[in-house]
Parts: sequence; structure tokens; C-alpha cells
Amino acid sequence: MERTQDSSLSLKESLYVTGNESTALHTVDIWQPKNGIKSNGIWLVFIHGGAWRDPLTDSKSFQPAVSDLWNSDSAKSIAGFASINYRLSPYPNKVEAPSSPDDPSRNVCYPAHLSDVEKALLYLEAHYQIANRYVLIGHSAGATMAMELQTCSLPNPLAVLGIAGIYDFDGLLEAHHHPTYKEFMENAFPDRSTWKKAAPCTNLSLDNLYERAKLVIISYSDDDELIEVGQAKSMLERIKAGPAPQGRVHVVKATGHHDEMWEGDGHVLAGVIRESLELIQNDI
Ligand SMILES: N[C@@H](CC(=O)c1ccccc1NC=O)C(=O)O
Repeated sequence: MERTQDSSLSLKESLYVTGNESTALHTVDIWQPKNGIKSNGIWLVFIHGGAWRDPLTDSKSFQPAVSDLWNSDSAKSIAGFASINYRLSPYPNKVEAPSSPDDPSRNVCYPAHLSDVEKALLYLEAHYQIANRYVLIGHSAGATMAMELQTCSLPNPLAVLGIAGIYDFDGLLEAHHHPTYKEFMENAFPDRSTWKKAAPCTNLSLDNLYERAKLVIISYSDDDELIEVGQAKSMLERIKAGPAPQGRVHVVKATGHHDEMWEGDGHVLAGVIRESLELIQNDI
């Protein structure tokens, strides 16, 4: 499906899984300049949050930041934007949009969300050759997935940017006693024996995709009311304990509440991305 939003950008919603396995959430939104392709420009690839279950937080959460970035000086270095939808875990008590047990797009658990993101990255590589020129950006559960991805055959990112991510699962439940946290974590990761491997802070693999990036950037807001600052601190320690040279790891501060980072006019998310692009450009 083709749509227009900014006059000089075209938006296409592509299916990255086809055939019997395809569901309504196997889509990736792709924004590209109408006036010609920048063959060596940067791709910004976004993975949304929403606790692996909220259908109201989807690929469209990147749209305000896309508009902001496209209308700024950063546009000259950008070849395209992509925002990935992936199957969700059940959420039958979501009042506005309860999941039904026979909806194949809303009844999965780990690692299905992650394998969808992998497929979307492979689709983007096959169609747009994003390897070595894309910034992988995740917010909240999307940042968890950005840091969970393993290299396998995935395209190497230029940088990985995790914003307000959940990286230490046990730490999250220790810090928050509201039943929602246990509910969404157990929904997405019902088998506790997978937690050590699934949580980026406790996974000791050397094959993390972020290890192949030139820069790893951790972003958080002191005013995030849903995710404690300790999550970002623990992830920074984890990255610094890995084989990555320390100079590759950066902190870019965000501002505002958890969802204010992408909501509204998207200027917080766009600002964090802009600062990250500057770090990348200074590094090249
Ligand atoms: N809106 C979500 C909650 C949510 O997104 C969330 C809540 C607490 C901590 C992190 C969250 N999201 C991470 O992706 C829900 O309705 O379950």
C-alpha cells in the first residue's frame, strides 16, 4: 500500500512474511525520498515498544520522529526510514482492543517476536541493502529486542540505539511491584528458564548483533515513570564487560515520561536520533 505523508517522502507498508505464515502484523513501514535514492545514505530502522502486547503502540509510533527528522538538517544523510511490526503476546484485557485467542498475530511468546524482527531485517537487507549503513533503534521492549538479536545472518548495523529499554528482567520485577509488570513479562516470556538467555544483561553470548556495530548508544530519561534508570546502567555495564572497545559505547540522554519520548510531535525521539547521527558521523 502506498501513502503520502511528508510531500517529499513516500510511505509503503510491505509484508515481510508471505504465504500461510503471514499475519496482519508481519508488516514493515518504509519511508523513502520521492526524489531519488541516496545509495550511500543512512537507514533508520525502528522497533516499537508496548511491552510485547499493546496493539495501540505499533510501527506508526515512529511517524512523528520521521517527519521531524525529514524536516531537519539530518535529512541530507538519510536514505530511508523503516518501522517494524511484529507479532504480539496475548492481551485479552486491553479494553480498546482485546486480543482474541484465534488471532495468529496476537498469541505468540518469546522468541517469536524476535524472529519476526530478524525476518524484517533480512527483508530490508534483500530489498534496500541496509548492511553497514543502518541504525537499529528500539524503544522499550523494542530496545530489548535490538540488544537481544544475535548475528546469525543478519546485516551488520552501523549503530544500535536502545531507548528506555528493559535489559535486566529480574531487576525490572524487583523494582516494580505493580502486577502489570509480572503479567506482561510472563506473557511474553512464559518459560522462566529462557530469561537468562533472553535478557540482554544476563545473556553472555559473544554473538550479539550490537557487538558488530561501530557504536552502541544507550538512551534513557531521568523522568521515565515506567522503566527505572537502573536498566540503562546495567546494560552499560554489560556492554562494557563484553569484547566491545569501551569507546564505542555512548549515553545520549532523553527527556520526559516513557511514552512521551515518541508521542506527540516526536521531537524527543528525533533529538536522540539526531545526537546519535552526530556521534556516528564523528566516528566515521
Ligand atoms: N502499554 C503497555 C505497557 C507498556 O508498554 C509498558 C509498561 C511498563 C513498562 C514498559 C512498558 N513497555 C515496554 O515496551 C500495556 O498496556 O501493557
